[in-house]
Amino acid sequence: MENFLQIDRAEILKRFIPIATSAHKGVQGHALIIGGSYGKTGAVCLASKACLKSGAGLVTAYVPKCSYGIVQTAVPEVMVITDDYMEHIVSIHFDLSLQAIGIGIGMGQHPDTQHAFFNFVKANKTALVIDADGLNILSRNKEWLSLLPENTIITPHAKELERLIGTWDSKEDMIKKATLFSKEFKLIVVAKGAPTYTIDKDMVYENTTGNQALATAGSGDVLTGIITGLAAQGYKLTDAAILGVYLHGAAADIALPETGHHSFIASDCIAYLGKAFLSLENIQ
Ligand SMILES: NC(=O)C1=CN([C@@H]2O[C@H](COP(=O)(O)OP(=O)(O)OC[C@H]3O[C@@H](n4cnc5c(N)ncnc54)[C@H](O)[C@@H]3O)[C@@H](O)[C@H]2O)[C@@H](O)CC1
Ligand SMILES: Nc1ncnc2c1ncn2[C@@H]1O[C@H](COP(=O)(O)OP(=O)(O)O)[C@@H](O)[C@H]1O
Ligand SMILES: [Mg+2]
Repeated sequence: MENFLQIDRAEILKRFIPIATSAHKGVQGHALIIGGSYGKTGAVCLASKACLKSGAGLVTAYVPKCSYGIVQTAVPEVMVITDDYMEHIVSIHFDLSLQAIGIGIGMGQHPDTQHAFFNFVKANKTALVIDADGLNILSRNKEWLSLLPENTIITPHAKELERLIGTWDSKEDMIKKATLFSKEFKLIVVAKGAPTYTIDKDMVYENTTGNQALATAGSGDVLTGIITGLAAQGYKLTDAAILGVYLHGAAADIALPETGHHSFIASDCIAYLGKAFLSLENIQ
């Protein structure tokens, strides 16, 4: 039987950790964002920037060669390392000390990328957030799910979730199936939608922020970056997911009087993240 908890500001304040006055970038966590392919480097730019804007001390992007100049130009604060191949990722190798990795956004599903993803998950022990094509690759290779570290966070939208767990006939049925899936593979499932449910075994956390302005390209990529950034800072992975979803929605709610529903874009979600954090800190 699932236990439900509505996540409002009071619940978030129980989990939110302000940054220490003595902090420096070396203690704020180093996150790696792996993704991108020809024509979809923007997803990595959005996720990497959101990751930094969530408080991670260092962010590196791992991208195919064609994405190098784009990420360096779009987000100069982010370090970039590249795959050997030009248009998509064919192998994933790096020598970094990391606290969290976000993988899958804009990555595509080329057979070579699937192979690289398999070798990566087989060897990886770092806290992991998987989105988009990382999830699509897992849907095609469900036997790889058992290779993921315990409490890996997956962030599917409805279509991606359906590819993983099959169809459902009601919200209750979706939650039941996602709960079974979370328990079977020991994963934290962020079932994105309106509202988003974070499902961690028998616990179901219903988010209370966000609005239809988020129905725009790249808003999920931003969420992946936020959650990865929080995980890199050492939040318990369930809390990173819950807090990330809340802040992502809060940024969209705070932006609304300025942008309206129509003109809000994913970059606005990143731009308003600061005000979302401030709404927790009571700093004017
Ligand atoms: N600027 C960029 O580089 C962008 C890259 N993106 C990347 O593009 C790739 C494809 O992602 P997509 O999500 O478009 O492809 P998908 O094929 O996974 O999902 C889109 C399909 O799912 C359907 N759908 C049904 N319910 C939905 C729901 N609740 N939310 C979202 N879609 C729902 C849509 O109608 C559409 O047919 C990913 O790698 C993603 O990261 C996108 O994030 C968009 C922005
Ligand atoms: N109508 C809505 N109300 C609230 N949140 C929404 C709405 N539509 C989309 N979102 C949110 O926007 C994000 C969309 O993610 P996703 O579909 O992966 O986008 P993309 O792949 O383009 O980055 C999710 O966090 C989802 O919950
Ligand atoms: Mg997405």
